[in-house]
Amino acid sequence: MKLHELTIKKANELLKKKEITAQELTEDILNRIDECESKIGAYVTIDKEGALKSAKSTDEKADFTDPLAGIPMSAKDNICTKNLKTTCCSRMLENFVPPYDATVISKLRERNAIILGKTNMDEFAIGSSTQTSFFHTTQNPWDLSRVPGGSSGGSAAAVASDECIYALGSDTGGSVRQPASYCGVVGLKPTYGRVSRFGVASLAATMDTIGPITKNVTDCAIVLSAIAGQDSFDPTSSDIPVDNYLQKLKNDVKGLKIGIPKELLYHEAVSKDVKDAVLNAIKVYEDLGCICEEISLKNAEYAMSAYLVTLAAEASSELGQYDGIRYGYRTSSDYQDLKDFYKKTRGEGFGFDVKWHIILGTYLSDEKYYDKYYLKAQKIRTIIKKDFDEAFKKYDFLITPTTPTTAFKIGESSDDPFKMHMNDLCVSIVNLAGLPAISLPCGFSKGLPVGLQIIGKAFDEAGILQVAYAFEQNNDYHTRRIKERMV
Ligand SMILES: NC(=O)C[C@H](N)C(=O)O
Repeated sequence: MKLHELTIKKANELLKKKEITAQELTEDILNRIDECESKIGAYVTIDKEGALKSAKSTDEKADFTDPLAGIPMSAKDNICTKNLKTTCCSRMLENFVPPYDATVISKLRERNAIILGKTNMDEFAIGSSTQTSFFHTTQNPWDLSRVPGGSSGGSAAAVASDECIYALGSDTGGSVRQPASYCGVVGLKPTYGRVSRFGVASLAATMDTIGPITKNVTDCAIVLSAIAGQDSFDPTSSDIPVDNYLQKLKNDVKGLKIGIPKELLYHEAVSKDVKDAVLNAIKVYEDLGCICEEISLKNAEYAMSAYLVTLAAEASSELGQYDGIRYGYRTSSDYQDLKDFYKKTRGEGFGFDVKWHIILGTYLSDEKYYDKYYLKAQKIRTIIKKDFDEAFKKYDFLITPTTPTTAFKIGESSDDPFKMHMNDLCVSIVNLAGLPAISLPCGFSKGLPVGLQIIGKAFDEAGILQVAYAFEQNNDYHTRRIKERMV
């Protein structure tokens, strides 16, 4: 096995036994990046020098008892990294270099993680294909004519092509799980408040979460353990103690009750191949001794509209800070007054999809329409949460497809933001409810990976990891990329 193909766990074993050094591992992955990037385009910034320097110092000081010491990783470009460009893949922040690290990054640095660079994303994390990046489109390693998903598409593509050992992404309406699904890797969206959001560019403050994208479930447990926990810099982070996720990974799921929301599995947007792969996964759980039953999330049909209204209204407010005065892009053309300056700066600095959401969100948040739209969306949100609460009285976990289809062709649906959101049909409903969910590979359709979503009770990340682990032990879907991808 080549070094870049290693998982966190395997690489750590070799580092501990001194069979490899962090420098050798980092150099090998940097070579892999050189080999892949012209075809994949997962990165927007590669910090060769910084990565090699921290690998060298890690070799000198670390004993590798920490599983993340010396492991090369990448972070989505909306996660602030001190002295390393963080652009949100927007012209608005094209040259922004943060003076501080996001909490998730400081936590990883404390463990001597090696930061390779920053990954491509949809501009300001709005989108599901990584095509709206100001810089370039990322290609799906399984089929270069297809999108990797989004908005954390660069992170998922980098993991799937072994251009890093693991990555971080953000998930406001599916942006970790959907690209993980399209790229055949594992992605976890934690419970809202489980992982600090400090230093991550906010998109929709009541739904934003940060999560790991990894090659398998064990690695996901390792990364989550490192980034979870309360943070005094993020008042919405929770003080509920962090579980020992790794210790709880067991193959035994006998007797667990799993609900299958029929409104999602049998939704007309879900393709036959995806449905069949999920039904097969359910069969695996039944064979493992789980009790699987179809259930109803009665108000699921309202979730997409409530999500979209919440996203647009909150994004329009968050993105108001980019006015060209304090930092970021400012127009170089002449302007008549302040209003004209804002208009030109924001008109030139933001791309189409971001402007589409800002205009929609500003309208929805207007005093005249607030009750009719934003408030109503929040009421729907409460009803949807209650539906989940009801389901979790009887069931331990819920299972759905992660996405209705496999990865689509580059260029498809890119002119219609609403159509694009339909990719997030099964995932954004989970952000409305604030619950944890994981996506892991559960099969293939015409050579492209299909993802299975497991949703858990609030703060039961340990549970969803365990259920995902049990499934993973029974197939080789998570390792097939090494033989079957195009690069
Ligand atoms: N960042 C996200 O999760 C956004 C989501 N993919 C959307 O476009 O709505």
